[in-house]
Amino acid sequence: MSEIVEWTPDAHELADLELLLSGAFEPLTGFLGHDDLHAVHERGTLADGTPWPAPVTLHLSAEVSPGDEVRLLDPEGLALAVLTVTAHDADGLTAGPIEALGTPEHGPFARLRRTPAEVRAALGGRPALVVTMRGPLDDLTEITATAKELDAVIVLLPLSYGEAGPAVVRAALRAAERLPEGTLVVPVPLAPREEPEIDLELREHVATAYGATEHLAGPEPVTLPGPPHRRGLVVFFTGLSGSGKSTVARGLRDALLELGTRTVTHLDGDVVRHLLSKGLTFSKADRDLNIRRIGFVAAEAARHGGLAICAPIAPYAATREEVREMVESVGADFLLVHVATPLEECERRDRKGLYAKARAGLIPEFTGVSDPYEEPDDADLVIDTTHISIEAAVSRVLGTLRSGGWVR
Ligand SMILES: Nc1ncnc2c1ncn2[C@@H]1O[C@H](COP(=O)(O)OS(=O)(=O)O)[C@@H](OP(=O)(O)O)[C@H]1O
Ligand SMILES: Nc1ncnc2c1ncn2[C@@H]1O[C@H](COP(=O)(O)OP(=O)(O)O)[C@@H](O)[C@H]1O
Repeated sequence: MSEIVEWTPDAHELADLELLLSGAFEPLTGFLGHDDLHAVHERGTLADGTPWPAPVTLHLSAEVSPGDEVRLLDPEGLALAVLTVTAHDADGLTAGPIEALGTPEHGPFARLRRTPAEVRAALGGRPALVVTMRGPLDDLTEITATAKELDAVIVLLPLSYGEAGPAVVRAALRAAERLPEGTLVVPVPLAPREEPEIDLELREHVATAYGATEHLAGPEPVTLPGPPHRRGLVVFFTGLSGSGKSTVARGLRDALLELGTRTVTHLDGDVVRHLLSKGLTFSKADRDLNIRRIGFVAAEAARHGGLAICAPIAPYAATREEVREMVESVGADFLLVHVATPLEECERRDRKGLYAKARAGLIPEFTGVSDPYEEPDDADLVIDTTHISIEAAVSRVLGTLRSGGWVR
């Protein structure tokens, strides 16, 4: 008997899954494989010639073979669908039809969701003007005039994927108040595609599934990031043990608290290892997990405009990069400070006697001695604390925050 494989797709894949299940991506019935993808790229059709503009794919790193069934879970562990694998490639691309297991109810505004079939039934054969939107509709005259001309019901589809999702749904609800009675608002979690023409074509397909006689694409949102002193910021110190990360991080925290212009979340390395990451070792996998947890909490603080200070060793470049992406994906800024005090100086300080123990072979996998430290090549600030005072080190970081406008 083959065991049941479970897999949690990423946010983009889950959004596509929801549209596959709801019928918004009809005629697609599952995730695409290499042949279909090739045809989509080359000709804008599936391999059998059916018009289809964009890749809808799933990457799965588990070992599966054609015929296997994979239960697809949401991040909370709820099984959403079963995928029957028809192809699985070395790069993880996994194709096959899917079947729903339950109605997905996650995400804000779940009560507003309607499947395309439900919307078409509500239209009852009347013409529909479908408006897909990723930002506010400032001018409703074109929509009102077109709907009148077609004698059509207006259906607003706020494309609710991602950080701006809730705001675009609110914008649609507000616009509906100023549009004729009977205007429908249905959030659709369609993730944007990189190329604007492909994105537009995919929106056309989704609008058609929702019964569009005509489709209007709303204007692209103008995203003006707030001023830096109101944006979230993560100041992330990295460096060897004893390089001065905790000392400078504490000094920065105190200086910011004295100024009092920003809220500060301090994720002290020791506190993290005693609470958030209690029980983790110093293996590569556990260090990575530790850094991801720190990144997750810091990004949550920064999401709401907070300033978070973190000071772990964070020896791996790829994991630091993941944290940068996590933070930037919530609309906050990320500042990497490399405390580049050389190993000899850290070892000379040896405040906790750990280097001596590591040299004696009593601590295996000690960073800089028997475990790697990948020097950053993307640091926003580099500080060697060998010959400078603690105050001078703190002022350099504070100076960077002031000159970047993050602190006033
Ligand atoms: N094997 C090994 N390697 C490195 N460091 C070790 C090790 N074992 C214990 N310690 C102590 O743990 C502190 C580093 O923890 P971090 O959470 O910052 O490390 S990591 O980012 O997860 O790699 C580090 O503290 P700092 O000196 O504040 O950096 C060490 O005191
Ligand atoms: N300019 C400086 N900045 C930071 N620490 C310094 C500096 N000069 C000397 N030190 C000393 O170096 C040690 C750094 O330890 P710590 O801050 O715990 O490092 P880490 O958190 O990187 O392991 C402390 O004893 C600190 O007093």
